[in-house]
Amino acid sequence: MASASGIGSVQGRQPLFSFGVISDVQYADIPDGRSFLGTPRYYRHSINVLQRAVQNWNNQQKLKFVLNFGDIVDGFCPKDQSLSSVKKVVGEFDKFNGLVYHMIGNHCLYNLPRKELLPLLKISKLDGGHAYYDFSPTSNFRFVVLDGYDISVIGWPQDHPNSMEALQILSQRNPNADKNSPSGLIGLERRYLMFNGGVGKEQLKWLDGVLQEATHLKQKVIVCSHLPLDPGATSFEALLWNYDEVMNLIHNYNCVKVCLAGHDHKGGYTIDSHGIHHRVLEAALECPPGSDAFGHIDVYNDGLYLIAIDRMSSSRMPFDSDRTCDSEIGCITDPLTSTL
Ligand SMILES: Nc1ccn([C@@H]2O[C@H](COP(=O)(O)OP(=O)(O)OC[C@H](O)CO)[C@@H](O)[C@H]2O)c(=O)n1
Repeated sequence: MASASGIGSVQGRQPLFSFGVISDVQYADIPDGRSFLGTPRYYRHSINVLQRAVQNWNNQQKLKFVLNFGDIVDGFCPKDQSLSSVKKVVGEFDKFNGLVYHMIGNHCLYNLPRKELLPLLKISKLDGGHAYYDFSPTSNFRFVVLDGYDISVIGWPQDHPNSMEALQILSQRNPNADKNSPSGLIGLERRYLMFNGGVGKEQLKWLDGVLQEATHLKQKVIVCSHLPLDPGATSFEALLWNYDEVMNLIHNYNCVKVCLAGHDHKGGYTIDSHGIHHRVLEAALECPPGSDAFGHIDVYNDGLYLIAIDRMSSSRMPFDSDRTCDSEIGCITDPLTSTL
């Protein structure tokens, strides 16, 4: 099929810039195990995946930065090793010859409280420990990094207003004694779990301001978040609590083109009713020894192209496309071998 957007014919075209992506490394110096639902997890091997990712990104010599989608150390990491393990993983990221932008995830917060974690991830701001920020690698693109554990019972001191607000939400929405259990919750309600969280009012106001400014500057926006923002791209148990509120805000603008996330380890993809691509990245943690899950994204004026390795699927995400699917995940055709 001929490409209306042009991104179908990426061969021979130079991207405006490129960046590396990896998610859910969840390293711990403990034997292999399984998730709550039985999926194998390779806690020691995951740092090897990260090491191979950094080597690959450096070898390319063209990546402007790297985005880490969170959960760098697993919650099963022995607590007396939390600090050293976080430092060890950050040290591996720091071997990348460029800037690394980190996101926080639930597993990071099981290991260290925000006030210790954020400076290590270099996302420390003097504004009360929030982990949301934005940056513009070029004048026509802006990346927005959301803090999905803004309203959360993990990471804040127990008496922090955000922790108390989260506790109230969980007690209203999840009647189970174990607030990590979705048992009895129906459909989208299954997202009200302790290992998820929400975006608070202040952050929503900040996001609104960023999107207004990006619109004014004619910038295209990529929204990044540990927690997925669309039920079509993830299991309901992994969704941001107020994904709908965040997406309603985003849909007021035309500048957001792609939302990228982690957390749901199997990965996912959808395009929403407003033509925004939602791509959830496959986890490094679930790569059996010798296998990999990382990639880099080439950015064009008319779309993003995720070129992924091994267990991470590649995806083409043309902007303003009326196609309903454009990823290896759920696609009838192979986007790598077909033109769009
Ligand atoms: N049904 C469940 C699922 C999980 N738990 C417990 O919650 C904690 C976090 O779970 P975990 O699978 O480790 O979280 P991840 O962030 O790695 O993965 C995200 C989800 O897979 C999203 O779908 C842990 O202590 C589990 O045992 C639970 O009690 N009940």
